[in-house]
Amino acid sequence: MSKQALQTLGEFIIDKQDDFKYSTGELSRLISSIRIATKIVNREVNKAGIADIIGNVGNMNIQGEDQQKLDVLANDIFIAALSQREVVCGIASEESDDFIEVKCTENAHLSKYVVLIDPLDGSSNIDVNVSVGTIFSIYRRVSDPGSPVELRDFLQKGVNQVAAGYVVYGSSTMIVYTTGNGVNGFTLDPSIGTYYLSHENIKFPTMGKIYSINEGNYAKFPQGVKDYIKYCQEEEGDRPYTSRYIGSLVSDFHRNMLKGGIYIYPQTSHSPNGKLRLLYEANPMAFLAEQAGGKCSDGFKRIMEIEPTELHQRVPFFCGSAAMVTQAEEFMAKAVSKN
Ligand SMILES: O=P(O)(O)OC[C@H]1O[C@](O)(COP(=O)(O)O)[C@@H](O)[C@@H]1O
Ligand SMILES: [Mg+2]
Ligand SMILES: [Mg+2]
Repeated sequence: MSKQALQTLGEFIIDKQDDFKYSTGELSRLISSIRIATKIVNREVNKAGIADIIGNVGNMNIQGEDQQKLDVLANDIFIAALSQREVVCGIASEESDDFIEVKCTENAHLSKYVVLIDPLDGSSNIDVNVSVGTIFSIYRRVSDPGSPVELRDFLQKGVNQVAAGYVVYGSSTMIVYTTGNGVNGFTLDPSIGTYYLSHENIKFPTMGKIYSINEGNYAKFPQGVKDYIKYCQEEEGDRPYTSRYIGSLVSDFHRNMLKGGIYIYPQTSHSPNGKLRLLYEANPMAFLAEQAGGKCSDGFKRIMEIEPTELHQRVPFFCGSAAMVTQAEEFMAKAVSKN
């Protein structure tokens, strides 16, 4: 299809505005501010090797991880973009210990949204030129507009999300998002800096042949996960499945959503809640997965039904093709019932 015929992200946002139950244009403005920020981050990621943004800044975030320079730069870029349109009253980020209140001027009553963000996902891949991403999750505040934003505005169940999405900064740059009416993907044409609708109404294949898990942690995995990995590797029927693990959640998820597959980051004997963060990694990916016909749980319970208690809490994560996640859950349940 010629580029002229392709819809731009800007046009799509406007066109779909009325599909959104609270549609007053504010969410459209919010998503537009994310669109702009992703282009700036994309520019930085593309020249990471030659610009002084490789390596860590020498301090740790609240999760005890070395902050990479690009983590901090991306965080600053998103916070600046989200704070300028008087629709966001608060931001929570992987790279900020506490939530940030966005001071609005005369239109404070308008600022109805909070945004939770993983500004740079796949940080361990930044300085080796492997695809990385950004993940975002958007809620309407529960506290009164015009009053200071509160922690409870962020600690909402995933089912309350009004929008979620991610960006892959890979061989091409794509933004993929949902506002609860299906999942659509847009590819950036870097020559003119415009996103075009390239993947309309994406659907997760119900079944796939790819499993994504860091098998280096095998010894520390729960028995159910060990049994499922063995099942994936058996020579039987359409198995063995193919093992693929990029080490950037967005990229592993994106591939599995397009081709069919499952991504698992389970609890381990060392980290009883796994590694991924509920509010700005698991919930947004779960919303997208379910909107695309996939499934997402902690091995037992639907991720989006989990009641959050802390900004940076972690959760075991089983996500992908619905039939594969159900199968993995059966292995988890069987292993637990044997104990
Ligand atoms: O190196 P590990 O333990 O397999 O973890 C890789 C996972 O951790 C993450 O890098 C965590 O995200 P951040 O890079 O945003 O901290 C995921 O993107 C990825 O899937
Ligand atoms: Mg991440
Ligand atoms: Mg990150």
